Amino acid sequence: MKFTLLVVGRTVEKHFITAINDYTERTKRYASFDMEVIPELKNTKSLTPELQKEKEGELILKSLQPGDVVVLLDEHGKEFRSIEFANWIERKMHTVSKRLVFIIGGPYGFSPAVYAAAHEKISLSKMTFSHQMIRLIFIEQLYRGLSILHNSPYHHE
Ligand SMILES: C[S@@+](CC[C@H](N)C(=O)[O-])C[C@H]1O[C@@H](n2cnc3c(N)ncnc32)[C@H](O)[C@@H]1O
Repeated sequence: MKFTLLVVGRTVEKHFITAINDYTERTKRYASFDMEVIPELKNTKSLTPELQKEKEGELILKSLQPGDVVVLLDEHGKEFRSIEFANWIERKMHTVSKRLVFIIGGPYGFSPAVYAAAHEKISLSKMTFSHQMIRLIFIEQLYRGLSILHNSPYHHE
């Protein structure tokens, strides 16, 4: 099984890029993982938030492949402790044969069509993070979950 993180728009800030690359490399020690970037829309100032979400949603849905299991990162999704998330990952590794695709929405979130295509929704906190910052937070949690499954001393509780 492969883990994919699908995001809308390039990561802009240098400090996020450095940290994301670091945690991506660490994660790859344990699992097949990549971050796919959907190019940001042009001229978004002329779009309403609803239209922007709809257009981003079309690009998100186009990037999906048959057999993908789709998990939205969404502040209204299911919350886990890190050990629970590790156990959830382990179950997915036994049940998903192709890609487990986590999706981070654009600045205004997801369109109704993307919600309709999702199998699950996961929240990383009740608070809202920027669509740029949540990438790093998610990859660190994925790395943490995999390191728990490998009995690595990274996680302490
Ligand atoms: C700025 S937020 C969008 C907020 C928007 N109000 C909404 O309801 O989705 C951009 C994206 O970051 C992700 N995100 C932000 N905070 C999150 C959280 N606490 N848990 C999971 N994902 C989050 C989601 O994928 C969201 O679509």
